[in-house]
Amino acid sequence: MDLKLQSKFSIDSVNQAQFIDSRRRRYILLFVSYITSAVMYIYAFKNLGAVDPILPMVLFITATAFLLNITYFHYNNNLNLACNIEAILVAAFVLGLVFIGGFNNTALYWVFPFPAILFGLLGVRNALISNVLLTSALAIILFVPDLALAHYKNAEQSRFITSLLIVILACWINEYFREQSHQAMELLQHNKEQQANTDPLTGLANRRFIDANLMQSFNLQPDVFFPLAVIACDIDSFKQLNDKFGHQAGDEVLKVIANIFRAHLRQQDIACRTGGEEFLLLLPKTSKIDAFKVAEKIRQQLSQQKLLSTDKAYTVTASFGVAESQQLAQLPTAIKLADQQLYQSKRNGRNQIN
Ligand SMILES: Nc1nc2c(ncn2[C@@H]2O[C@H](COP(=O)(O)OP(=O)(O)OP(=O)(O)O)[C@@H](O)[C@H]2O)c(=O)[nH]1
Repeated sequence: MDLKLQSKFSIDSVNQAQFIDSRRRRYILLFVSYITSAVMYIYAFKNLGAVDPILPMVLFITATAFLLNITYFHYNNNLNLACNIEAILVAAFVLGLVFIGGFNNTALYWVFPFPAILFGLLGVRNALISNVLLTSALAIILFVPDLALAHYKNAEQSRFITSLLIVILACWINEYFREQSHQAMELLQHNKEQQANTDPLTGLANRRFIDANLMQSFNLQPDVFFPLAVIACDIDSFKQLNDKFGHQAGDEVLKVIANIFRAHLRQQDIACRTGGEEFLLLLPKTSKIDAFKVAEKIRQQLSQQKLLSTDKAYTVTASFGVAESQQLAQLPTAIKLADQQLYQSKRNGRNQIN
């Protein structure tokens, strides 16, 4: 089983890191939807009787749109969609507010929280693009004469854009390095997990992988795996081989048999080195009869393979035991049975399957 495939079965720390990151976005979404809309409703109701009804209306419509978006999110659970809609609403609100000027022309003060919110909702790249577009649109509203309803002082306009760009830059630097460190930690954790689950000599999965990861997958998705065939395999007279040709030659044989497994197993099959010269093959959705055929192919291929040690050619054989498990509860018994069958093959003279 190669590393890529191994990670497919792992409910590992990478999933956990992604889960934590999506919780971060979820909380920002909830914060913007509930807290910001509450503030907007308060200001909208406070100014219901104002001479100009546009601002209370904008606040009321935006707050309601935030709440509708979060309600839809609770219904369909699509975080990306909800964050994208929220970001569009945020941008539209900021543009609208600056356009009309807000209460006593205070709109510009309210713009500053939103670059950080966009970074939280959209991730570094998309947030940077959105912030640049938003700032450009704000600059057009501010600097094109008589375009906006509101009138801002000249000095105020340029200082606002400058300080907004500083805020965006600071948010971008912060988010960029936060994302980088998050990715580096994720990768490190993933590599450590793979190392812990992999036999370094053959690159096959190890016993820990079966106990820590595979059992969890079997438990979560039994229909994907069962009935599961189990093949126990043990290289014959490996001690003699080590004694005769040296430990290094023995290591080469272990690598050769690992490659034979890779060549004859399907992508969904799992080959595991459980001990020195012992292996366990787990074949999802496979009957005992088919597992016998697979074991026979591996047995033949190994026994026919010519190996070389300091100019001396030799061959190696292995013995096999096969069993089948209909469900997870039967798996320990099936593994024990495959082991017993393997030792029957050894007793019967080795290089065979039982
Ligand atoms: N080269 C090498 N040898 C190993 C490794 N791990 C275990 N061994 C050797 O494998 C041998 C296993 O020997 P035994 O358990 O007696 O089995 P066997 O000689 O294969 O005999 P049968 O199983 O009865 O056919 C021991 O000599 C171990 O030292 C390894 O990683 N590399």
